[in-house]
Amino acid sequence: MSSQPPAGFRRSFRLSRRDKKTNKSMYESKKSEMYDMADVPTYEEVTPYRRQSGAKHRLVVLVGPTGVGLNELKRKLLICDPQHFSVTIPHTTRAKRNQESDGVEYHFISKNLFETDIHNNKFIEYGEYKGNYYGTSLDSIRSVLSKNKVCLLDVQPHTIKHLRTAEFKPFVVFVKPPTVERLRETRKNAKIISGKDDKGSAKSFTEDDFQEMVKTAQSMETQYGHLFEKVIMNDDLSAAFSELRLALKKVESETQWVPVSWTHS
Ligand SMILES: Nc1ncnc2c1ncn2[C@@H]1O[C@H](COP(=O)(O)OP(=O)(O)OP(=O)(O)O)[C@@H](O)[C@H]1O
Repeated sequence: MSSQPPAGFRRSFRLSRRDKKTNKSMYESKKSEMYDMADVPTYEEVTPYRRQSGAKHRLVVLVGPTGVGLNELKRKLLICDPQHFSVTIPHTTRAKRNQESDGVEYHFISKNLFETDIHNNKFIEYGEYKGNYYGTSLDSIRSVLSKNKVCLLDVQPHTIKHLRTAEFKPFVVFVKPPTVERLRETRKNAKIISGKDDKGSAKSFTEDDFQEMVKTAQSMETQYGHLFEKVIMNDDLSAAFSELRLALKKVESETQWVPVSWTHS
């Protein structure tokens, strides 16, 4: 098994994706040409879909560049309606700390079992940090959905295609940054975490972070824009949050177009 962390290191483990000294992403995705081909938009037959009451919710997938505010938006949704929204519990091979409980902060499993699960494609995204694996399993998504809750998941955009199934019917929201000028104004007091784990240190955004965020957002939109069902600009946080809430309400109550293949199972 390669010691290289995979491309799809889960965003919730975002802290580990930044090098503490350089603040650069440590786990850049390397994509083969074939992989890229799979991201090319192609014709897809769609059909109207409306969730029946009592049916599982569509999976809500949030994507956006590092630091754009995905966690903040998720946190606000969880706070405003904890009975309705939930997030997945990740797996890890790191040792459990005293105050932690298995199945609460993480599912703590052995390295052997984790590697078996990787082999059996149980993870939608996983990665390695300081010798420990961290990952998000498909079953952890299923577990949230089976409680009839809306599952909020943030992933790397190249993971979206693996989630586009009849089972998950993902509603993909792209959160994009405003201009660099507006980032400077709105993120004056904001902090980004630069280090994995609970000891990760928070630091202010730099000019480079803002430039990088805008640049990454542009390339994400170019490459994966056809997979985004909703684009929200996170300029003013409360406005972005309201827009997201409204979009999610509509997903639950109104008819949307989905690929025909999602309704044939
Ligand atoms: N619209 C906003 N205005 C001001 N500050 C914001 C806004 N949105 C997010 N922030 C702040 O920016 C910081 C980074 O946000 P957050 O941690 O949610 O980003 P993220 O997208 O989850 O980043 P990462 O990819 O690194 O996990 C936090 O301090 C957050 O409170």
